[in-house]
Amino acid sequence: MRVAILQIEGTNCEEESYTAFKELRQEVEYLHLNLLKNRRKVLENYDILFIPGGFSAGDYVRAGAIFAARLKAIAMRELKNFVDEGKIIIGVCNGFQVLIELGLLPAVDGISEKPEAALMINDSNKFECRWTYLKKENDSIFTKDVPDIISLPVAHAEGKFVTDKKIMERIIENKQIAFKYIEPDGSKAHYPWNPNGSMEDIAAITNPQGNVLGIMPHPERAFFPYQHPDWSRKERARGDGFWIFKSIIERKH
Ligand SMILES: NC(=O)CC[C@H](N)C(=O)O
Repeated sequence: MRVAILQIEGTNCEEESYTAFKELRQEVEYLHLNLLKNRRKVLENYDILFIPGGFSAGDYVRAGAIFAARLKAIAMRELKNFVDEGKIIIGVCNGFQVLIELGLLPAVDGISEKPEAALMINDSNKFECRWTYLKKENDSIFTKDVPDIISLPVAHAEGKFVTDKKIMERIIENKQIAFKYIEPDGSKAHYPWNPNGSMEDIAAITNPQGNVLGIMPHPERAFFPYQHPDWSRKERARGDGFWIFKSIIERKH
């Protein structure tokens, strides 16, 4: 599949994301937003759009707000077509914040003009950076091959998923929750295992159609076994994040 890793000033982990798709033998390239702006590249030439993490535009206003506003002005119609055609969009961390700002998530009744949720400042009021445990909550093209419990790292200041009661009911009803934070023993997460205070301990959601994923933890930072801190003690064939990439790639085979 043809994968685009979207970049603007301040995005990060593009290289880890690129490497992950390359390892899975996909046609992957970096795509700077300005190339879409001047029409040197077009979204319809790709099958997967990957919006990486980072501190796009310095996290000014709100994390992801400026990136989303610029993307919306340049390519909103193309983004809608991309989603309607069943192509895949993944937003990791800052990328998740962008997808919420764009109304591509949670999109309980389809793409929304205004954001239906927010990724607010963490309850701790500080940047939280640690390995978390996640429980798989739905079956989608992003989670198909993923074990029930995985461990991925978070690194964010604005990761608290909040929405109103009605939207949350729809998210649950539509089975849009992809991963929840849990404690290491598998029980309901409390701080620090829920690092931000997210409602329902939400770490990742999909749209109702299941072709757009927003995830706060970073699967690309856990693609290889040696990226895990316990790698020399615990034998792993793959990093836990590998399974998310594999699920996406194998979907069309
Ligand atoms: N790792 C990230 O993408 C961080 C996202 C954003 N800069 C935040 O701190 O919330």
